[in-house]
Amino acid sequence: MRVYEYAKQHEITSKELITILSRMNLSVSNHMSVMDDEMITKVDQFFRDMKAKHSTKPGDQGKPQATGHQEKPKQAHRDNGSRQEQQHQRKQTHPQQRNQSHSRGNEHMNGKQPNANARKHTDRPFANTSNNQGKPMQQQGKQQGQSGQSGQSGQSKPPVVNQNIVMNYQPDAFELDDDKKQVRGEKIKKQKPGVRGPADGKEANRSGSFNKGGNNRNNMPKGKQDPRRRDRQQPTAPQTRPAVPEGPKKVSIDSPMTVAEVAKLFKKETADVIKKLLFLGMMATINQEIDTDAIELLGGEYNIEVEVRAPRDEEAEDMLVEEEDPSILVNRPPVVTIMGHVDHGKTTLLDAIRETKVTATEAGGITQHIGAYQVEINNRKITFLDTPGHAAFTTMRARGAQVTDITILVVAADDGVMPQTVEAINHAKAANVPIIVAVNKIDKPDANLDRIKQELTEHGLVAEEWGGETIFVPISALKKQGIEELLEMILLVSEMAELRANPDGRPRGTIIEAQLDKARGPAATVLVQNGTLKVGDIVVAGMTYGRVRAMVNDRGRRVKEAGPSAPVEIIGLSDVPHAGDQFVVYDDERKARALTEKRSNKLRAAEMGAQTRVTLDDLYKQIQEGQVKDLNVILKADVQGSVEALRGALEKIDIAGVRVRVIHQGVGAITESDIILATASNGIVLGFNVRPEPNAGKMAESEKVDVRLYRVIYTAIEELEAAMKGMLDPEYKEVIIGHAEIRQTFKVSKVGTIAGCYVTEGKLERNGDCRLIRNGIVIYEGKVETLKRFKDDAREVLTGFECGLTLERFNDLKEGDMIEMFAMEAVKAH
Ligand SMILES: Nc1nc2c(ncn2[C@@H]2O[C@H](COP(=O)(O)OP(=O)(O)OP(=O)(O)O)[C@@H](O)[C@H]2O)c(=O)[nH]1
Repeated sequence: MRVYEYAKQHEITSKELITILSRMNLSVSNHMSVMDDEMITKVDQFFRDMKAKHSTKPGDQGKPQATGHQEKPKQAHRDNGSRQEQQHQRKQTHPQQRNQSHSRGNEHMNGKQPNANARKHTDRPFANTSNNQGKPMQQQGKQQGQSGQSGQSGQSKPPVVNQNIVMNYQPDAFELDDDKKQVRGEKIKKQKPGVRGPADGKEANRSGSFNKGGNNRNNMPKGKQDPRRRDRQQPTAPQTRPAVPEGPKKVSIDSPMTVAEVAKLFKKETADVIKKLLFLGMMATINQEIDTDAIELLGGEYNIEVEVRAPRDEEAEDMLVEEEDPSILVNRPPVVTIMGHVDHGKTTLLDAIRETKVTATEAGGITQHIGAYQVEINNRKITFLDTPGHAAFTTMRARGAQVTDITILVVAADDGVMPQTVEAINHAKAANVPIIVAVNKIDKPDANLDRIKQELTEHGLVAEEWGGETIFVPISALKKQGIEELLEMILLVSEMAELRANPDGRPRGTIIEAQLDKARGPAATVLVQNGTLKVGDIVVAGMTYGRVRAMVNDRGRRVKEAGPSAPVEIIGLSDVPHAGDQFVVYDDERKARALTEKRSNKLRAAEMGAQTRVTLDDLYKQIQEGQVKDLNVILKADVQGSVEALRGALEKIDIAGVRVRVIHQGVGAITESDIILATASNGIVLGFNVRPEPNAGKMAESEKVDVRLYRVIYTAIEELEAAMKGMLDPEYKEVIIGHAEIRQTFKVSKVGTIAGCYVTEGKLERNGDCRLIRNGIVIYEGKVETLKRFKDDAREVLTGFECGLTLERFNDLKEGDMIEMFAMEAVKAH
């Protein structure tokens, strides 16, 4: 049994259980750790001992201060007995039945027991541990005794603060005040919808009896709740109209909450909360989620102390790759991606593998292009992602999915190492994925295997036969030579990597491809990474969910289930997920829907909120907060010399233990691929005398990747150092005003070269700052000297118009060059 399962069964948090375990010298690493029988027996015993101790000697725990409750210790005692029985039953029942019996138990006990809250407290034998973490158990016992709550057998949390809230806001506030109870309360309600109404009603009645029979909120009109409560709060103050109840002094939260929830917790009018948020500079709607920082700030406004507890992130728990018991793991096929330079033969190789290994074995089998396929060699399977190019690979990584186990780097033997080869190597290295080099086109007369080996040595890939660790396989994808050897090498590398999964675990994996099929609705190719996905399973993927209606494998066959590393196309999701989204199977459709809703809310909030990526502007803050350890940099420059010089200088920077790590470097314009790599590695892009390609610029903007462009190496170094020291001066920011294309040039003596331009974007301005860009490289930076429309001088020329211009002291203007007009704009200092 896993720690979290046991904890759940005993209604304590995993953290509490881990603390208990470590005190008993039964160390576990986290909530996913497996508890063996011996551990379970010991902890069971511990719990029994604790219970016995508390229930048999209530008097020792401190005399109850409250009078008129002489029955209580007895009650609690009796209650404990039934708890034990329940727990015992629970252990033997299915989780769902368990919940039912839990609810039934509540109803049943309600009849017997006047003090439902005593039940509520004792329902969770070690509730107090949450507030007393790190303190010895005995001490906790003492505290309980002192708190005067021993009427509930000393096991309840001493709700000195809670009491206010309990009284003012039964039962919800009580639950809100104690995060764990809230979670549990919700859970019980969610999992057992059928009993929700009556159970709630009873809950209210019970609360009522606790509050001497009156606080039944459910039966009262809103706004006129419980005058007695007011009396109790301010017994002497005469009141003429129902006042807004006084808010709590202190609240505990563990996660972001919607404005409405916060208002409820603080006991304020929602409109007032929204107003306060506005004063704090936050525009929020009633259902918008606000983060814990904002709630704390808000608390400050209302004089409410907000305690933020370590969040219990159920979603993260769900997405967490389970730490499986090694004995139940089985080998799984490797998942392979093919990368390499344009035209080096990636597609041909993918086809060659598929044709030799798939169609040959399947009678008349036509492979289905679902974005991935499996082949079998020596009775072992290999999964290939059928999306060549590193863009697909890094797009997935950028979404947090690591699906690739091995990368095949295709290098054409007649062409050698090219820019995209290097990019591919850097992408694979950044993802820590082993590389096998397939030297392709060896059938060509000018193929030179040794030259490739030599060239790749410079990029850290040294062939085994040269004393290195990289496997090189000479192949001809076209002639289908060397394919078997390549596949065998893949198996070899995968053996070393010990790729394992639990076919019986919770099914989870990654979306490889997805599209909207007119006839079938959203169709997604998924790679199962753990567990076995079955038709009928409820799947949550990114912001979408649904029940798997049908599954088709890579051979176009309908299948009922798919195990680890199997690619299948699934039908049944409510919407089209993104490639790279991770999926996980849920038992409960409502929970799945709730999760996707929560995610989309979160996304919306994130989109509206601050960017989370590394930027030079908040680098210092992120370093201080420990979010950035290494500053990942993608470096692009006009010439190789600058790349080297800049890299050398950058890597010498070491400020406050943070180092600059150049993860990719190259010559030429900043491309989309650079931006994707920056996204995947949370890095920034430095351009030295180069500009981003138009699409790359747009992508950087939408992905919020910080792209910094420099003309002088010294400035780049200085700015980076300043950013790392938190001394970056963010007073000015460059704003692009317009772009124009040079369509023609004329040489005029005395004047120089005049460029006939067409404004493609924004506008051009006379005397404005501009730069001349040729093939993504900045050739000139200066000012527009003259700007004319036909014969007349123009102050500015707008998009879609032609114009003639000259640049200040510069004549090397060529057709096809780009003029970029910019201005430095003052921005507010931080
Ligand atoms: N002679 C020879 N030609 C090959 C071989 N493999 C691929 N080619 C040829 O090289 C060209 C490019 O191959 P592709 O498979 O399209 O290359 P790619 O890497 O997928 O290219 P992109 O999809 O553009 O990135 C095609 O004309 C292939 O026929 C080979 O082993 N030998």
